[in-house]
Amino acid sequence: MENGESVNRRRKRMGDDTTGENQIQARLIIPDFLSLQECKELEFIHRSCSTVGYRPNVFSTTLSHLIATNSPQLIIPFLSIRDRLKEKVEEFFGCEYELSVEFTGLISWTRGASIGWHTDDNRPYLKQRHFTVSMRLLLLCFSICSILWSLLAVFLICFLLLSKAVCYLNTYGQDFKGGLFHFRDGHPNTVVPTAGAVSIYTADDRNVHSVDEILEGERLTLAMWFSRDSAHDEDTKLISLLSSNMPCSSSKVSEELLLPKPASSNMYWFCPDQEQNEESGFDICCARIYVAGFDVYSTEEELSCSDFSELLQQPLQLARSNVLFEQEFTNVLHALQAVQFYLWKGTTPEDSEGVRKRKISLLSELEQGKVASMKSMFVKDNELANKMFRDDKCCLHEFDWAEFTVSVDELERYSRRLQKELVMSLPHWKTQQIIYKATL
Ligand SMILES: O=C(O)CCC(=O)C(=O)O
Ligand SMILES: [Fe+2]
Repeated sequence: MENGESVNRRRKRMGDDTTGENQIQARLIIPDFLSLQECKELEFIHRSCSTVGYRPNVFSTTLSHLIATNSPQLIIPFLSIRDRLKEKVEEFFGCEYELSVEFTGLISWTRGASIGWHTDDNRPYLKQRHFTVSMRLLLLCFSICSILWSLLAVFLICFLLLSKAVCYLNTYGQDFKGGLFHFRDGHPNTVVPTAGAVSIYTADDRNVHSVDEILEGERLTLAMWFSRDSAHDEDTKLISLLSSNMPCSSSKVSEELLLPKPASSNMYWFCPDQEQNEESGFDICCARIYVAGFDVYSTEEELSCSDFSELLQQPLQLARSNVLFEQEFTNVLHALQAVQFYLWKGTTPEDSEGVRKRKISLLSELEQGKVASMKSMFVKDNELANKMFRDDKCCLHEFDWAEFTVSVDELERYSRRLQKELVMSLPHWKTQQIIYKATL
């Protein structure tokens, strides 16, 4: 828990004192660091944009991926959280204004995902540096003993890669089962993920940790890495990506609504068994739409298996219980965003004033057949998709197309607001080479 220690003591605990009890205290757990609203907004972004992740049964959404898939405005909700977290980490470790954010990403773990005891200092570039320094040392004075070498390695880790912060965006027992976090040594021993709490810890062996297997549901976190080495600052890379993806001089960007563009289809294809990639598994965007009770309908005349992954890049409609919603979405990501926004926000009756009406119609038998064949194309294993993504809490309230219509319009307003903020912030970010929540 947070305490009133002085910065100097914290600094000592962080790097200068590597023995004794202090050695295992390089961690901080803060409950309620994020508001529930912030957690829900990041959940919306993840469920709308994630791709299959870096470990089995893990899904991720990085900021660079948001930019690359034409959704740069969705980095805006991360900014104030990122700023606050960085400040907290710097304050706790006594290194104000010294840290760079090396990575920001949303990461969800589903059924079957787990990780055994490990430390987080295994970044490939750090190994590279250790190796380079080690060769030089060997050439210069190869009689240096291994204890000195280990001390140097510890120093490099403390100096370059400082720490990780994990914000829990949903709650153990409520949103998922399993997935408890454990530190091997010291206190607290076990962290029970609760929406809004953050866990900050050094990346070295003072914080050997593990995560229990997820038994049910989707455990969602915001993970951030911090480093003292500005060569690995993600802001510089993100600003250059933003500049090439959306030149802020263009007035088009401020007028035209940015709509998501899917990345390559294999980034969305989840398969539990690598061997039978085509035959099992599912497209995660479609699966998230289906588990929310919607269907996907293609406006293409013929559904051909040869270009089946392209179908999802084309305009699509949503349906539900054999009722087709008139509006076309640009592609599957756009349709998914509309579904997830509706699940996040819901609507209140007064919202519906001034809403442009959209028609709904009953699906013909032929159209029902098309809906069914799309489902079998994109979700080979329906049971698995339900086990991975189904969230019963989302299906509790009664569905109403009028409410959905309100929500689709509201999504457009939300995206425009974020887009405006992005366009106004980008010149400041470019000048300062840092991404932050600008007061505009
Ligand atoms: O999600 C967590 O609580 C930590 C995950 C972790 O240890 C890792 O990805 O290295
Ligand atoms: Fe870890």
